[in-house]
Amino acid sequence: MRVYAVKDYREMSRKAANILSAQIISKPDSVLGLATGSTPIGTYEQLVEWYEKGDLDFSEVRTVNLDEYKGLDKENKQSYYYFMHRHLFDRVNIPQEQTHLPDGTNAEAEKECRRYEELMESLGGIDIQLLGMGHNGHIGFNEPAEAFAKETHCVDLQESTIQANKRFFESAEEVPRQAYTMGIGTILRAVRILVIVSGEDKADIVKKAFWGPITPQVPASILQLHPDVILVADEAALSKVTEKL
Ligand SMILES: N[C@@H]1[C@@H](O)[C@H](O)[C@@H](COP(=O)(O)O)O[C@@H]1O
Repeated sequence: MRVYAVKDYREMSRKAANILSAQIISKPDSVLGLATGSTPIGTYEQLVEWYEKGDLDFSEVRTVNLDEYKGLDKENKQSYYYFMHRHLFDRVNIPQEQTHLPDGTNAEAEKECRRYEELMESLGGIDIQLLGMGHNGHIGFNEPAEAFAKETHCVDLQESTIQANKRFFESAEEVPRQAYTMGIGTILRAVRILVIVSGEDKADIVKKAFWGPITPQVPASILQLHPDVILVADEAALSKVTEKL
């Protein structure tokens, strides 16, 4: 694992955007695995800025997102579909048909998860997967569990995740209780994985996930086994790591 220890959120965002840009420039039709949450917003902003300056071209890029709330339609402002369009897709020259997310409106979980896995396979797999991390070590919506889930599946969100994400909704009651998410196996198949973490509130989980034992109780800890992981984290997020970086 390569670790970039950066000063703050802004530097984390620039570094991550640099890594994604290098990927797009070296392979214009890259398949980018994308993430939502507050952590990647600055990264997307930076990519948009470079696109506007004429330094980046998204016309051949394909994207697949990690997850989507089950039951939210595309017009719902809390859907990850809406988030991605607002922060990235509507602001760069990526053709809409080259962007993909699980379909939260498909009530048939098994069918939807199979469709999404087949879709990723038909794209030839993910070149680089961008990941944020939840406070309990979840990646995508892979919550702490007894075992690592392999493929895209439907999950029941944990109370702590509902509480953490309620800030985007009117109230905790409005946060969907289920979501579709790529599995840990799906994520690990990406050629390269780029994890971004910022803030003191993530310091404990960063230490556990990347320097602690590998366990499905800390889903992100499995990333220690991937051959090409880049962790970009700011000083606050790395403040509990005692190992030499
Ligand atoms: N499904 C998303 C995750 O993909 C994300 O990594 C996590 C952390 O979010 P934040 O970056 O806002 O801390 O939140 C959500 O649960």
